[in-house]
Amino acid sequence: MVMKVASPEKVASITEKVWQRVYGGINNNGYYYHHHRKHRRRCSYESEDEYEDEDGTIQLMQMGAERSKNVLILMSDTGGGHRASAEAIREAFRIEFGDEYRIYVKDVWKEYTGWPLNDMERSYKFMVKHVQLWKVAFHGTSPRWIHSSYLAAIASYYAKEVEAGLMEYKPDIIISVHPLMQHIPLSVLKWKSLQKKVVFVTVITDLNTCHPTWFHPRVNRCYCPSKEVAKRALYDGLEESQIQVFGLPIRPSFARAVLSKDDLRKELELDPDLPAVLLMGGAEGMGPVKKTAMVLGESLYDNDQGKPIGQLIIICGRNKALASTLESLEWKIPVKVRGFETQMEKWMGACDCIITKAGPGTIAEALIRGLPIVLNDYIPGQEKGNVPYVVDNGAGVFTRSSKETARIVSEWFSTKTDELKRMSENALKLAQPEAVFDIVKDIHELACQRGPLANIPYDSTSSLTNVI
Ligand SMILES: CCCCCCCC/C=C\CCCCCCCC(=O)OC[C@H](CO)OC(=O)CCCCCCC/C=C\CCCCCCCC
Ligand SMILES: O=c1ccn([C@@H]2O[C@H](COP(=O)(O)OP(=O)(O)O[C@H]3O[C@H](CO)[C@H](O)[C@H](O)[C@H]3O)[C@@H](O)[C@H]2O)c(=O)[nH]1
Repeated sequence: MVMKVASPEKVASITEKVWQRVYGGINNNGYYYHHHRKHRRRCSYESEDEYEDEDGTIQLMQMGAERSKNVLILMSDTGGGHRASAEAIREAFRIEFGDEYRIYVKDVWKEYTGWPLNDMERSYKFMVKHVQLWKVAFHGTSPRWIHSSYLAAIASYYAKEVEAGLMEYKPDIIISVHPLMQHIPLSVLKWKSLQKKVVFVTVITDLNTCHPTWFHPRVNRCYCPSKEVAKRALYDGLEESQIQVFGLPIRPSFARAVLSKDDLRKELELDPDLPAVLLMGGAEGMGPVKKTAMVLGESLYDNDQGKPIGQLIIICGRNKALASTLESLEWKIPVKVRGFETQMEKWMGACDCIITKAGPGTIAEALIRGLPIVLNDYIPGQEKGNVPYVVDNGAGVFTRSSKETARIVSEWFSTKTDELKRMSENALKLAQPEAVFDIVKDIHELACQRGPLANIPYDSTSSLTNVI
C-alpha cells in the first residue's frame, strides 16, 4: 500500500489547515493548496520504506497490513459544551491525521443502557432549571466516596450493556469529554483486562470549578483546560505525569479569523456599520435572555437623535419557545433572532461583544474571537469559577441585572469604546485556539507508545470479548 505524507517541516500551519478544511483549499490570497496529504507521520512502529518524489513529498511504502485506529469519544448532550468539544476533537484528528484515525462521537449510555444513565439530558435540564436542586446534586455528590460508590454500583449493574456499547466501536482510544464517563467505562475495561490495550483519556470541558468526577486516577491522560483545573486534579490525587494543560478544545473553524467582519456582516445580512452585540445562553438558550433583549432594545436606541446606536443578534440555541417569543416582538433597533446555529464562529466574528451565561465553550470561543464578555448568569457548581476567570483577566464583566448589562453595552458602543478595545485585547491574550491540536497530537503520541499492543485486541474478525 502506498501513501503520501509531508515531511515534518512541510506540515501545514494550522491556518492553512483551517483554510483548506473550511474553504476547500483556497487561501486568502486566492491560491489553491496542493492536495498532497499534509498529515503527520504514522506511528513509527509501523514498518515502512520511504523515498522522496519529484515535488518533495515523501512516499511511504507500507509493509504489511495497516489499519486506521478507532477513537471513541464519549459525550452526552447535557448542555452543548460536551458535544462542541467532541466535534472539535474529531475535526482536529481529521485535519492532523486524515484517515489514520476513525472517530466515533457517541452517547453510549443513551444507546445501550437504561435509567438513570440513558436519561441524563433530561435530568440535567430539569435540575439546572430548578437551580437549587442542581446546587445540592453538584455539591452533595462531590465527595469521592459518594460518587464512586454510586457509579461503581451503576457500573456493575450495566456492565454488559456498557461493554457491548464500547465494543461495537472496537476502540483503540477512548476519549471522555463528560464528567460521568470515566468510572463506568474504566471499570468495564478493568474487568475485561483491557486497560493496557486501550488508551483512555479525559478532556475536561469546564474551565475552573469542575466536579471531582472528572478526575479518575486510572486515566492515561487528563487534559485540563486551565492551571486552576490542573491544581484540582493534583489535589484529587492524579499524578503530574497524567496531567496536561493545553486549553479547552474549540472547533478548528474558530482557530483563525477566516473572513473579515465586513464580509461576515454582508453574508449574515447584518447592518454593515452599527456596532453589534451577540446575546446567547448556551446551547439550550438558558439564562435571562428575553429580559436582557428587551432592555437592550430600548437602551441601544438614542431617543434624542432618533436612531439606533447598535444592533442586537440573539441566538436562542435549541430553545424554540424563546426564539418564537422574541420573533413576535417589535423592535426599535435592528434585531436578528436565530435558533440553533452551527457556524458560531461566523456570528461571533460579525459582532463586537457578547452577553452570555458563563458556559465554558461560549467563553473560550468568544475569547478566540476577541469579544469582550458580559456574563449575566452562571450555573452553580461547574460554571461558578468561570466568572473570576473572565473578570479577573480583564476580558469582561459580570452582572445579573439586565439594566446594568444594557447600560454597559450602550457605553461600550458610545462613550467607552476604549474600554471595549482594551477588553478585546485581554480576551485575545487569554485565548487558546491551538489547544485542540495540542490535545490530539498528544493523544497520537500516547497511541504510538501503545502502538503494537493497541493492534492486538481488534481486527476485522475478532471481537473484544474473544481476546480476553
Ligand atoms: C446519592 C448519590 C448520588 C451520586 C451520583 C453520582 C453520579 C450520578 C450518576 C448518574 C445519575 C445520572 C443523573 C443525571 C445527571 C446529569 C448530570 C450531568 O450530566 O451533568 C453534566 C454537567 C455539565 O454538563 O456535569 C457536571 O459538571 C457535574 C456532574 C455532576 C454529576 C452530579 C449528578 C447528580 C445526579 C443525581 C444525584 C442527586 C442526589 C443529590 C443528593 C446527594 C446528597 C448526598
Ligand atoms: O446555537 C447555538 C448555541 C450554542 N452553540 C454552541 O454550544 C456550546 C455551548 O456550550 P457552553 O459550554 O457554553 O454551555 P452549555 O450550557 O451548553 O454546556 C454544558 O456543558 C459545559 C461543558 O462543556 C458546561 O459544563 C456547562 O455548564 C454545561 O451546561 C458552544 O460551543 C456554542 O458555540 C452552538 O453551536 N449553536
